[in-house]
Parts: sequence; structure tokens; C-alpha cells
Amino acid sequence: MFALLFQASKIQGLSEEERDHLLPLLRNAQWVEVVGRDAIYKEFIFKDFNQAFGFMSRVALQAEKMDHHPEWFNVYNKVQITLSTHDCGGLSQRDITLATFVDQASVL
Ligand SMILES: C[C@H](O)[C@H](O)[C@H]1CNC2=NC(N)=NC(=O)C2=N1
Repeated sequence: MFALLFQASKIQGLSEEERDHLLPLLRNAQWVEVVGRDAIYKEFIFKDFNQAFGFMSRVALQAEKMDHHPEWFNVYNKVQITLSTHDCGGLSQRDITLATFVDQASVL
């Protein structure tokens, strides 16, 4: 029973076909692939801390909704974000969805 529930909730990593399609789109949007790890990374620079933290607040609310959380680092106006899915040990569709949201939230 528990094994069944676990199986059902397991997140699938991206297939080769999905990667071939999605990674070029992400690169165009200035996301880079992390070396030595199946993850994507992007740095955002804002006018000041207030703008950076507003952005982080929007992302945080979305992350909670999605139950999918960024790894991030902030100093003043800079926010560095790494996305990966711990539950599958690499990139999944959730990272793509969150990356798209993050890009939109960064230009509000
Ligand atoms: C228990 C909880 O639902 C999981 O640990 C969620 C939470 N947020 C997560 N965030 C990310 N980035 N990857 C995950 O696999 C993940 N799993």
C-alpha cells in the first residue's frame, strides 16, 4: 500500500526528447546548466533590495503552491537561483514551470 502510494507520487525526470526541446529555450532565456549536476541556474539583478525581495516574495508564494522550492542566494539587489527536483535527482517539468514563472515574476 505504502509502496503503491510512493510510486504514484514519484516525479519523473525530463526525457531526452523533452531536454532537446526545452534546454535551448531555457538557454535563450539566460538559464545555464549547472556543471556536474542536473540543474539550471540564473542570476537576477534588481534596482535595490526592495525590488529583489518583492520578486522573491512572488516566487516564494508560487513555490509553496507548487510544492516546489528554489535553491537561492540573495545579497542586496542580487538573487541567484538554482532549480532542480530533489525527488528525482535532476530536472523535471516542475523546474521548467517554475523557471517560466520566475522569469515572469522578475519583470513585474
Ligand atoms: C515533501 C515535499 O513535498 C517535497 O520534499 C518537495 C518539496 N519541494 C521540493 N522542491 C524541489 N526543488 N524539489 C523537490 O523534489 C521538492 N520536493
